[in-house]
Amino acid sequence: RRFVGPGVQQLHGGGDSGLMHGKTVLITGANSGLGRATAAALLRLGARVIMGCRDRARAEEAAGQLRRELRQAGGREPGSDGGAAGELVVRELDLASLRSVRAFCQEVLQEEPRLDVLINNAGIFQCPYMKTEDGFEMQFGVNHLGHFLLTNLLLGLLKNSAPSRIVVVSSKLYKYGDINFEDLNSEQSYNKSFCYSRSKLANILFTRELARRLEGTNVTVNVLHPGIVRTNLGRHIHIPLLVRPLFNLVSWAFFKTPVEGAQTSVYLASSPEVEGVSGKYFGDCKEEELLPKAMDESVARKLWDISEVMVGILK
Ligand SMILES: NC(=O)C1=CN([C@@H]2O[C@H](COP(=O)(O)OP(=O)(O)OC[C@H]3O[C@@H](n4cnc5c(N)ncnc54)[C@H](OP(=O)(O)O)[C@@H]3O)[C@@H](O)[C@H]2O)C=CC1
Ligand SMILES: CC1=C(/C=C/C(C)=C/C=C/C(C)=C/C=O)C(C)(C)CCC1
Repeated sequence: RRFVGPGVQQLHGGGDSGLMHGKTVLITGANSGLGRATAAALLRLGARVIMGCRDRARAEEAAGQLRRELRQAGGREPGSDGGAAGELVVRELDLASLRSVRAFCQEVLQEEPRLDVLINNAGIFQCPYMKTEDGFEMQFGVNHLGHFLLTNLLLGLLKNSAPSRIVVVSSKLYKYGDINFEDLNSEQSYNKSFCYSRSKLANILFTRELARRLEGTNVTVNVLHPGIVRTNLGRHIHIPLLVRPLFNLVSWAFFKTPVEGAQTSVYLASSPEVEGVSGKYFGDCKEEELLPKAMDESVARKLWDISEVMVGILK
């Protein structure tokens, strides 16, 4: 793959440097991996990027690097045009805490006059059994519920900024998940692979139900899988020290780089080609088919209703 794949210069985010000028983009988990690469590409396209990150120090370090890279690439100095082009802002957001999500949204709603794109990118993969601050199974809590509350609290601002877009990062591994409503917190049994897949299936069902609710608002929402990408996502996977070099070599040869993996996120966030497109699933910047379980409208509605109760936004 490494030797026959497309060159980075052909990929999205390397083209029209003014495409996102005047637009504000919020990316969760923007300090690492795909989120960081997405932030870099959208910055180069002229966007003002808000990095929603749980660890301020890690986020400031990534922001510093991104600013240096932007200057080296000959991009605008942050804010040098007197406006917001190419500007990077760090804000604290821990998706494993509903209190943090609420505080983050309050800050955004107070300080940001507009929000053109929300990218629900942050994620946690196959961690040991853990619960969020509010008692949710960690992968379901962060990957689905935290983003569910975040999106709902920011919907008004997105609607006021329309045409606007929501981009959700899921995974092909959704195929191995199911929404087992009787044990959403995995208190009866915990299987870390199943729970990751369940959370990624929830991302897709959420996208489709939200697209239905947003019809006629000029706010679109689409979901994607990035492929297999060499990032920090595998931090909870224990690979014995002896085989680590082999795994590193294999991942270097066959996994996508974060820049390559971020292309579909950048495409859905910025391309005129997908203007008005909503409720669709993408891979490699192309629409893909979903399994029937990801298109089940009654499961999507039930998941929405239960998620509202779980995060406490039931009106
Ligand atoms: N890499 C891959 O092959 C694939 C990735 N994906 C998806 O891509 C997305 C990005 O992952 P990727 O870049 O690979 O992985 P990384 O681990 O590199 O990045 C994940 C980001 O999510 C953040 N995050 C984790 N937990 C929280 C939390 N509680 N609150 C706020 N932020 C949090 C991390 O913050 P911190 O750095 O502080 O831990 C980090 O910034 C995920 O949704 C993942 O499921 C899907 C398919 C394949
Ligand atoms: C384990 C591991 C790695 C990465 C693993 C990754 C990136 C896993 C991807 C998971 C997927 C495909 C999730 C799908 O949703 C590294 C960092 C290469 C180095 C060595 C150990």
